[in-house]
Amino acid sequence: MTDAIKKTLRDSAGARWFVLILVSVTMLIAYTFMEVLSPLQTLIQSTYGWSGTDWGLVTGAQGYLNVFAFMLIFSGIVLDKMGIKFTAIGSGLVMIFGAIVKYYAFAHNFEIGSTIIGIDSRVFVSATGFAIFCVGAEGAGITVSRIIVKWFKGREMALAMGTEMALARLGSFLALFGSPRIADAFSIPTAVLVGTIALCIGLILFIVYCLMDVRLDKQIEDEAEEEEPFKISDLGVIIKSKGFWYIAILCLLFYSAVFPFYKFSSGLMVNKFGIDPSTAGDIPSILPFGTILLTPLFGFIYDKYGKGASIMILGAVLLVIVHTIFYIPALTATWVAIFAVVLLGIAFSLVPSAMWPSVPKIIPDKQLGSAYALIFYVQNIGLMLVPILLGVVLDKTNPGVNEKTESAILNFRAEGIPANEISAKVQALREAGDIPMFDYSSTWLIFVGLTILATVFGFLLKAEDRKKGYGLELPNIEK
Ligand SMILES: N[C@@H](Cc1c[nH]cn1)C(=O)NCC(=O)O
Repeated sequence: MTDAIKKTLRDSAGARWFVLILVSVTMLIAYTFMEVLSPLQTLIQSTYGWSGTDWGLVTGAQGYLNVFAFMLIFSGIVLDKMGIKFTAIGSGLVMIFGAIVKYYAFAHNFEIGSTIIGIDSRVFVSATGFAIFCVGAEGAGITVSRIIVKWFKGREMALAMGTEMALARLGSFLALFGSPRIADAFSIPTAVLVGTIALCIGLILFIVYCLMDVRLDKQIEDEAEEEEPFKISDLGVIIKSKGFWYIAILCLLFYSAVFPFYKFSSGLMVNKFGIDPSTAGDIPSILPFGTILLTPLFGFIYDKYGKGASIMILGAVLLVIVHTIFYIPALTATWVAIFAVVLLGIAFSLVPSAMWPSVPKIIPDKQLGSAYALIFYVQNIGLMLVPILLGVVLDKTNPGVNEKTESAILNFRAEGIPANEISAKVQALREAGDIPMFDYSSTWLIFVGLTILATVFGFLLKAEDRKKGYGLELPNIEK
């Protein structure tokens, strides 16, 4: 061993944090695109005549390929077999391809009434684009976690992960706040196009990262391989752990009550709280914004004082309160909506800040990569099914509303009203009471049920922790 310890690129704090910013900004852009349509629910329904079921089919598309085609598991295998550079650029390209398909869905003039396998053509193409995009987005997410481990292991890893998550949340905020404004000033396809162009910038950032990765790889050529490759046999070890299932199901239930909230909240704001569709994303946008500071703060509290399982239970209980407030039909004041979203922001900071660092306490290091891939897989089942269920229930509990909206749209089209003016005219009919508002109360009971179940699984996890001694209630930083 020579006296001089060989310095590598990742030993430089500047290089490390530069890498983190590169990949985190790409994730910020991916999260922006993930929610680009979310605040446009009412605008899209009154422009294209989509039903709640159509909306659920498109917003739930995130899981079609990831779950049914096992693409999420496949992405994990590709990452291990082909490496970070291949997967980063590959997932960037897949995201852009999916985004282009989604843009085409809104920019193309589909013939009125045209269908593909019985589904409205625009709904079908849009769902296909989103399903493809989400394969890339989840692949990018797994790759970025691996990149952070590669550059930050043994250094400021938790802070780096927290920073990456905070920037991703900023992306959701930008979409919820910015997308309706772009759609209002230009058009719905323009909002999707802006997101697509941003994804191209994200790909360039990934490419710049790869150049840094090449340099680092040359410097650490002779170092032992640190990464744990994904192995199918690992799944056997993981699925035998009760603690794993409790945390995976808690993840499914909790995230199913949050990410689909993004997709259905703008409709709730318009129909229950009387917010204008052009600013329907503003109140929900408080949610990701609040989490930017709170997630690292709660992470710090968990690191120092422990109580991981209790933090998750507290977050789940808060979520029950939030969705019950949204459910109660008599509560329609704007301040109530703001208050509930702020509470939701606190819950959405509590649970992830304790959930993700708890996984390594349940699953041994060797199977950790596979465990995260499997948890995201389980999570995607919920993110796929819940929006579809919400959309179907919304339609079933509001008979006649879609039909009235659709016939008004057809009349306006027949009168030669341009597509970008139809939505405002439909909205005027709704405000005049000629088209009824949607009643979201029964639909919201689904969220209430999910959060009650999440709380139950939080308690089951805590009991299992007591039995098995995972140490979920102990601090992460050893004194
Ligand atoms: N599955 C990932 C990425 C994601 C974001 N929206 C839908 N999927 C995930 O949930 N990451 C953790 C987080 O808290 O964002």
